[in-house]
Amino acid sequence: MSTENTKIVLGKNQYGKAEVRVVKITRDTDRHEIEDLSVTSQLRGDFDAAHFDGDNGHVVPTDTQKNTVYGFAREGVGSPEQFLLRLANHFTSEFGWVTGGRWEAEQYAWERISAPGQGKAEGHDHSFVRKGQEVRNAVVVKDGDAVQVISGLNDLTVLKSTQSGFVGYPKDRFTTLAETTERILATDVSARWRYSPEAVANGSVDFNKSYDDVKALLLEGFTEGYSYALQQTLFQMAQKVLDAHAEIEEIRFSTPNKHHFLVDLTPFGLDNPNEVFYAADRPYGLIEANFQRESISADNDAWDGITGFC
Ligand SMILES: O=c1[nH]c(=O)c2[nH]c(=O)[nH]c2[nH]1
Repeated sequence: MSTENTKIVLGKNQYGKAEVRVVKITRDTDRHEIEDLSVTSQLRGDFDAAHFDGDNGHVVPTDTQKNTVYGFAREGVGSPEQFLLRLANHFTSEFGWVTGGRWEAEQYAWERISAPGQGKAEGHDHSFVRKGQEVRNAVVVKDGDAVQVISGLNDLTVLKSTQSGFVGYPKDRFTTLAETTERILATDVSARWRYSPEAVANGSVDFNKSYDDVKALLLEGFTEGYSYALQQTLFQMAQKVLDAHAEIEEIRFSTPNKHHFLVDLTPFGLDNPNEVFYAADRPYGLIEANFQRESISADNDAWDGITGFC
């Protein structure tokens, strides 16, 4: 039996940080701009020593690659193509043994929430909705003559880039969260609303029109005013819907609080006046609340079988 190790050469290899979620808010004026990307950076070059000898002298840490993404975002993204070209040029010029690499980005499109009620027909200054996201749903439950209709939507992704804070909560020895009066508030709204059986029975509900209107009111409720907590914003959204739609008896929400953490750019000699954020995907806050007219009972069994709400 031979004691010689089999001779192995290193084939193709590359390494880096995948799916760096970066949100850049440009806030030079009151009319904010948002750029939202997931960036992957991978370097190619001479990394033989890292694999064969455990010598990391050439290994630009994946953590540094991530930080570079955040640092570069401070200057703005422009187009994803331009942003990736900047990264490619940077790594290959900064580190002689990095001969190339692969950089990839996904960009998520947002549009301004139209807010005609606030005199902003051209769209809100700092409230956005992710394009083409939500899925509409409906449930009908018939029991003898009684017919119930519950309509809803999932994944209506919205974001306020200012006018949100979270203060005044109890503190104990496990509390590390700093109070803030300026944060990003973002969520994927899941909502379901139940129509009054009478309105359903007399045929007075135009479900398409009602859906469009409820969605618009949810968005309007989200944009309006200052948010003290997602809980309070949900109440505001419910109030709008129940004020405007007598045919709706109750509405339920399940909403992740999608945390956006300000990236500390000071180690790179950069300031960060609330512009560059790390969009964490988990864990997330999960805020759920049901609102109903005072006059109706809270447990209608039309909800049986609808999961994902409390
Ligand atoms: O809007 C919020 N509601 C909370 O209940 C909560 N908890 C937390 O840590 N951050 C937030 N934000």
